[in-house]
Amino acid sequence: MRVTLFDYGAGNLHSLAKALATAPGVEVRVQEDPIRALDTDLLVLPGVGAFGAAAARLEPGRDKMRQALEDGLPCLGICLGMQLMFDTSDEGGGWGLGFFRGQVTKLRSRRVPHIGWNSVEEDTALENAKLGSVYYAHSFVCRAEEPRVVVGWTTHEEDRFPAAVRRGNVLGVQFHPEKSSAAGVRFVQAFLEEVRK
Ligand SMILES: NC(=O)CC[C@H](N)C(=O)O
Repeated sequence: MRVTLFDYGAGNLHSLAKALATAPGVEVRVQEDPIRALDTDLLVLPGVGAFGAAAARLEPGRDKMRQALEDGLPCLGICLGMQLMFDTSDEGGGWGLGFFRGQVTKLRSRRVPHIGWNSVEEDTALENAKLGSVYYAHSFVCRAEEPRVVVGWTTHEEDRFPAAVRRGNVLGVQFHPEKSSAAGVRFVQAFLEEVRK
């Protein structure tokens, strides 16, 4: 199974590649070209970085990538990668894929960024596994316009936001599986099994 990390100059690709490679039969590649990154069995949009800069790197292939997801290409978006699946962000402007309708806005809490372990409520992200406690490191959150795409919620102080969104085989998560120890490895392996051809 070919798994391609779209490298938009952000992201801790090494630890994410390691987590993905824990699944059997997975070949992990890194690709800076957003169109060439689509020649894969699973596209991964990694986390860590600012929306505006990442959106600029996405721009040349944004429409083709959005269409590929609409056509069924499995895709996992992590933190910033999840945010790029939405329309726009207050963090630096630019346009995301618009695969999920909604805006990315700043956390409404005293302590920002939200850093550390937290639980996921109403967790239906995966078919046969639960997320449990996972690791977060972010200041912005996705305000999904369509509640039915939200497959998990997390609360930080008074702000309750989507921990995960899903439509078909496109899954975005606000947490970092690659920083979530055994829970993260379990999540990655379970999702790969769901989308494996
Ligand atoms: N870790 C990340 O990917 C952070 C994404 C984004 N810059 C935020 O603060 O929410």
